[in-house]
Amino acid sequence: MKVTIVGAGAVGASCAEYVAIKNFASEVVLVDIKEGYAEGKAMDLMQTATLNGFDTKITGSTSDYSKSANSDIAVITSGIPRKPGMTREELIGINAGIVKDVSSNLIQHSPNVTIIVVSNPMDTMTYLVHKTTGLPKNRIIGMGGALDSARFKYRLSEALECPPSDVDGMVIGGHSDTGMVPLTRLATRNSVPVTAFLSEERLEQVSEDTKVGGATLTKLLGTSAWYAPGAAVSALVQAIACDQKKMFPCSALLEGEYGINDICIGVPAILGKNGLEKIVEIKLDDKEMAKMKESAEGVKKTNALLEF
Ligand SMILES: NC(=O)c1ccc[n+]([C@@H]2O[C@H](COP(=O)([O-])OP(=O)(O)OC[C@H]3O[C@@H](n4cnc5c(N)ncnc54)[C@H](O)[C@@H]3O)[C@@H](O)[C@H]2O)c1
Ligand SMILES: O=C(O)C[C@H](O)C(=O)O
Repeated sequence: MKVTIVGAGAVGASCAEYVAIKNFASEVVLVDIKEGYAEGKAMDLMQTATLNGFDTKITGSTSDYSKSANSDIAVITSGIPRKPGMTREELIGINAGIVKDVSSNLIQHSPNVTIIVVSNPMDTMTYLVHKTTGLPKNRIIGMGGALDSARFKYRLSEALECPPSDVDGMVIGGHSDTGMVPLTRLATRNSVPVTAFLSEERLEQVSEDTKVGGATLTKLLGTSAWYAPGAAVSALVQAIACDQKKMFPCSALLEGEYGINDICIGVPAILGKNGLEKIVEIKLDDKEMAKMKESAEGVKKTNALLEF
């Protein structure tokens, strides 16, 4: 199993580290445009192999995509992160060109690859990869909902004063400060709805904290987060590489599901060896559906800024 990660920055390197530590991939190739940077990150990570007990071979390359040839999975984390006060959507001007270029290079050398898109604004960048590569829709997956759901569970565990492992929950919709739809109605603590423990006001606070999860960290760190994003991407990579058939909210190209057409947005999906194997249509109540539709309108507006 060969995994290429384009963008050896904060998220790319974190993802490479988690993939290696989980020890399911034979090879991870890091690619970056900055001279020597991917090679340096790869060497540094390889020097943790005997300490962390993994056999994954990590190599780096400066813009030489022949090193990525015949990758099974590729992750796109190349592009600029936001600074405090910015929205993800403001990154489109620079990141669209980068993502277009990178996805074309990737498929030239790995025509059968499954691509996981991370660069922001992620839902729009995922749509752009569809338009650029023409790959089948099961082989292009946007990562946002897995991270947003992890943050939702963190906030729920904080409110419930319980360990995060007690909590289950999911965030669908667009990966943006206003577009996320945390499904509080369906969230549980060991099968008991969280609504049994928390007031409507407290749950509203959990939702709002979840939606601005990325912005909160960006303000604290001066740039956007990387540990949880890297872990979330590695979980998707593992689900595909190990044919786990696990369900994650992922940004998928919708063709009528949830009454939405021709955009990529976060919906529950089953991931396995064929990439995004199935979109799961859960029954949303009227309020949730209205939020999903509003979120889709936001993604559409950002997509309209793309030039093909
Ligand atoms: N979808 C999500 O949930 C999520 C989570 C975190 C970050 N992000 C996004 O991921 C992206 C990367 O974030 P980061 O913190 O790792 O940034 P970073 O600046 O640390 O790393 C980005 C890397 O991309 C490289 N790069 C730029 N142009 C390139 C090109 N044409 N080819 C190859 N490499 C190129 C840069 O040299 C840099 O090393 C940002 O757009 C950020 O907003 C998304
Ligand atoms: O917040 C960001 O800009 C990065 C990423 O999308 C995140 O949610 O951490």
